[in-house]
Amino acid sequence: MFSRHYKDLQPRTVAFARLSPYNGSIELSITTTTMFARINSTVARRLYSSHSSAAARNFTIADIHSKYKQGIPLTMCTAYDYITAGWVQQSQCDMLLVGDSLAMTSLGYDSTTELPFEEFKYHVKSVARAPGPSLIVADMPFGTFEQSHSYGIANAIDLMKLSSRVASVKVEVGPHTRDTYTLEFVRKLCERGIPVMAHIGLTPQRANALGGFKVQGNKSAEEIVELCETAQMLERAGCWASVIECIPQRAAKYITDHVGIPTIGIGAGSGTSGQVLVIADMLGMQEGKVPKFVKKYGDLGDSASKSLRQYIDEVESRVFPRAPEHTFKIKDSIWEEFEQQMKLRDR
Ligand SMILES: Nc1nc(=O)c2c([nH]1)NC[C@@H]1CN(c3ccc(C(=O)N[C@@H](CCC(=O)O)C(=O)O)cc3)CN21
Ligand SMILES: CC(C)C(=O)C(=O)O
Repeated sequence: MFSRHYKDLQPRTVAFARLSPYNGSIELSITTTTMFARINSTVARRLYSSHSSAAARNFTIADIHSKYKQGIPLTMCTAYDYITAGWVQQSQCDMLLVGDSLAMTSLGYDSTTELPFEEFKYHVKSVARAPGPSLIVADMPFGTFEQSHSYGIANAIDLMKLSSRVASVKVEVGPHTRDTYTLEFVRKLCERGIPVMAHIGLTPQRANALGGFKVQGNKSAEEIVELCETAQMLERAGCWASVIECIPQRAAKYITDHVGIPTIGIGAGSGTSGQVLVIADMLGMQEGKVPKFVKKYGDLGDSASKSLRQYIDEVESRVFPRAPEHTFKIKDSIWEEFEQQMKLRDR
């Protein structure tokens, strides 16, 4: 479910559209915000009740393309486990990315390049177990495709086989003048029917080569030409979408206008076909700085710390647990019998 406020409508009126999980059509309607909340929860219940989940179906690449062709912004968010994936799925985000940023946000590694493939796969499986309509995309982590195309193809197949719900892999691709290897790899995956979402611009797996997490495509006209050509070559190679990370807004809009597949921006402004954010950043799950392009929609980390502090205080001051709400009872007659038995034993 996604909603947008329109300035020309009443303040409390919302126009919203959703991809129907039943027939792939776009449902558009106008309602008040209170009604919106009610409909939203009804739809969520219908989709996520464990008894009726068979009725729902997952968004497909065709659904995403149909929304893209209608010019409706696409939404993607990362998730790293069953809990976070459940949140993303319940919000009916179009796409859910199991990104290798998992390494830094959830597993405490200093970079995404350290992440072992086995650890990544374990997380993909837990994400895929969360029910809901969002289309699941799994990253190809560093080291899973660089040594040879055949090794990379085998690993992409491995990812797709983790769950029938993994619908696509994502591959970070360097500028085409220097990275013919990955462009060719992507082509081979597409030829084999493995859907590929490309990722260009700031590609964190190449952060060392790029000199850190730096904006791309802002140094020279040639750099933008190269990014644009790379995006077009990836489309020709068969990619169904491209993530564009950390490039100037004007460059991202230009690329979006000159390719025929959706662009999903992160730090690329509003001219892309859609947006992606890292869930830990946008929900404020962790302390510390977030990248400039992030908008924090929540403060979960803060709220968690406060709750834990209160729990500790209440245990130490014997406020928690309290009878009767947190405790279980036993019949007086059973208890008396127990005490009798113990007395006999003590003799
Ligand atoms: N939590 C998190 N969020 C992310 O978006 C994210 C990760 N982790 N890990 C993998 C990559 C790294 N990303 C990042 C991280 C920081 C900037 C950033 O703030 N860049 C600034 C400062 C660069 C500098 O200090 O020179 C820039 O202006 O480019 C960009 C992308 C995006 N990805
Ligand atoms: C930031 C997104 C696009 C990503 O690649 C990741 O989460 O790994």
